[in-house]
Amino acid sequence: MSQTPISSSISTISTAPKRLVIASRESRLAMWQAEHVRDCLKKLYPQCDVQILGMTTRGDQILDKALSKVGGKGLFVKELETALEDGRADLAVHSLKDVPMVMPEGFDLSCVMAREDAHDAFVSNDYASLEDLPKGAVVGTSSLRRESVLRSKFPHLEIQPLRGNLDTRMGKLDRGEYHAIILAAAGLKRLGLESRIRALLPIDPYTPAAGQGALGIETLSQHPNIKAWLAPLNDLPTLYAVSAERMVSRQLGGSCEVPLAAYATWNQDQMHIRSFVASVDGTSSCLASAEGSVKSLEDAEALGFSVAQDLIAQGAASLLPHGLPK
Ligand SMILES: NCc1[nH]cc(CCC(=O)O)c1CC(=O)O
Repeated sequence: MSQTPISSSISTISTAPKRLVIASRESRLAMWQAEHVRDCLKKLYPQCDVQILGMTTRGDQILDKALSKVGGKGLFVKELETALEDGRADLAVHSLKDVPMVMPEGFDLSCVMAREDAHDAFVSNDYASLEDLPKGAVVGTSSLRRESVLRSKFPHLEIQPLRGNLDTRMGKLDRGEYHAIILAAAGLKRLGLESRIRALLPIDPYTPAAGQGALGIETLSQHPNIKAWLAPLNDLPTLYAVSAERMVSRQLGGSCEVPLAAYATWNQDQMHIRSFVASVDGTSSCLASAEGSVKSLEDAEALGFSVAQDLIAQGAASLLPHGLPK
């Protein structure tokens, strides 16, 4: 994995950090991610005391309701932002997929770390693949994006909501509440559950959500040194890819209320990006992809922007519950 600094223009750091506090949700996946960042920071700054501040967010408390009804994925990050504001923590680690496309005033996405497997995964105790599922089989997912593709490809399956953290979701599968479930491969791999994956779903048509599999580190915009300290943890290919994906999503007002997928790869200055917007029932969709030379963050965002314009030209706005963002 290459760990390339985000920018060589960052001024030299006069002092290494003495103490850093990482704010994290308390789910096993969030803690794994925070510990991963802590280990990377300890390697970079052996003298630094790196602590993790575990927090229960409102998003974790209201998993029984449709999150979109009570404020969306942002609920997973707000408490962590309060800890940054109060100075109780210096950085917050998030699954980038859960980070709002527009950062709130005063906060920055200061670091994007190397991406884990971005695929969605098929998990089942009885079936090897989606194709093997019989008519009426119950498939669990709470992602409208996954639901939309499943309904269009397999109208004979029954899609049911599936909420809770990863262990909760696996428990529901193992208790027989579902014949199969769809989850991000990244989370399963991080928690040592890779052996439960029966099949990785191909990017076409199961395009991941913007940022899926990547870790983002959020900080106060005004923190004096944190960006320079985190710079060595940035992964340039991931940063370019997710910046393009997030640009598509931002232009379309992406939220968990709309089936929206965006996935990009970047290597040797070439970026490929694919995105769709669809109806939840899977009957209509707009799909766009683009390929181009990308040599900077601006290039990456420009390619994402062009894909968003392509989708809008195809009529994507009619698939968005609130139309295009102002
Ligand atoms: N929406 C919840 C969420 N946020 C991040 C991950 C998994 C890890 C990742 O994508 O980085 C998951 C679970 C899932 O989608 O199955």
